[in-house]
Amino acid sequence: MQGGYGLIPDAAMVVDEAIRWIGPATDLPAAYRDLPAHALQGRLVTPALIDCHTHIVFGGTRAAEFELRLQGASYEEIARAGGGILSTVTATRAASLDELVAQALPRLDAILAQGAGTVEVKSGYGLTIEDELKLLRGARRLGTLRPVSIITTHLAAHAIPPEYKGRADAYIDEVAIPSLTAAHAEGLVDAVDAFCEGIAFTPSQVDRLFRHARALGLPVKLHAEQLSDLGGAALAARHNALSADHLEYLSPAGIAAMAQAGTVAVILPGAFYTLRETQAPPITALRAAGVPMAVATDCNPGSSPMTSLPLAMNMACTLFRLTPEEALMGTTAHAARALGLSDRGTLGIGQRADLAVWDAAHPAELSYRIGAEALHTRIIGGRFDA
Ligand SMILES: O=C(O)CC[C@@H]1NC(=O)NC1=O
Ligand SMILES: [Fe+3]
Repeated sequence: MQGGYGLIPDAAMVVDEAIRWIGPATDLPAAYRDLPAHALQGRLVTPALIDCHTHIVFGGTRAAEFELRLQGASYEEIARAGGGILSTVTATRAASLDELVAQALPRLDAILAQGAGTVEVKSGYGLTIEDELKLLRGARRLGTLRPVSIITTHLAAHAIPPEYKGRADAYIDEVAIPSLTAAHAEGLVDAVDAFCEGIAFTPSQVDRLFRHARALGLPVKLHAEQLSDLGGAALAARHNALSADHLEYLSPAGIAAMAQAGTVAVILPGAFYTLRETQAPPITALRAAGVPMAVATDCNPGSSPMTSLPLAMNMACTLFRLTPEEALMGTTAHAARALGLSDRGTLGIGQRADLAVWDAAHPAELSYRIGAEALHTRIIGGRFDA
């Protein structure tokens, strides 16, 4: 599959770790004709999917909170009462690195089983220097245990822990920034994120953290305009952010700033659906402004306990009116861009040979079928997934 839906019927590909040739099988150059071949029986082949926004390393579960919300408590009420993210923080602090990795592996395996070859993993449930390092070490270890590329994101600025209640500035100075410095020194950080929201951090607190990240040479991304408009997307764009994520309450000024900066809009329908949000991200305006849109699971225990990118694609189409082609671009080429990766996400020559082979007759099926198990096999770095 080339470009948007640039489908190539009866195609052949030549790969080692990268894609070396792609085109109609009848045009296969003679030099390649004696290579060992794998017949895919005419199945659809796309780039392996990329989940550009997950929180899969955490302890505990939030099933009880799910029941509270069904009885009418709002996400914000639960958070302000010390539940929500902070209840996961308690369980995460109590868990060892080995326990966190063991608990994250089934979530990673579920995402891979639905066609992913690259997964971004955020910290953000430790909220102390040592516990944030523990989460990022766990994320890095996941990449050694499965055929997957793990991209790590420091998200200490996810919530204000009880010991810093009412002292968010001190938390940024005493935990978020020092943990970032230490994690960077240990090679644990690929990008830096924050939650810019009334129940989390202000734009000025995020700005201080982002200035530190940029001084370390790290790219940034931001949970922005999820529950209200604090101007987070425009702040992210001012820092040339890779992406701004959620964006339900994104303003025209935020859209213009993102378009100008080339910041990707990461659309997270799982959180919108779980929180029964009513304000959809401004997809039509993002499309008109030429802002690239990515789609991700936002897999996390509170607002998006989901591990299926195809389901996220279906939700993005059904709830937000993305086209199936936009949804597939959103979990391949645009997701790669949201992670600052240029070596994957398309079937171009020289791209990583990270491929997904589907039991599907047309790419639109990947968004159309709700919760289908459509993956036939993954090919990661040119090797068939065992
Ligand atoms: O509820 C959680 O555990 C995380 C929620 C998640 N984090 C964030 O910044 N926004 C979200 O929806
Ligand atoms: Fe998130």
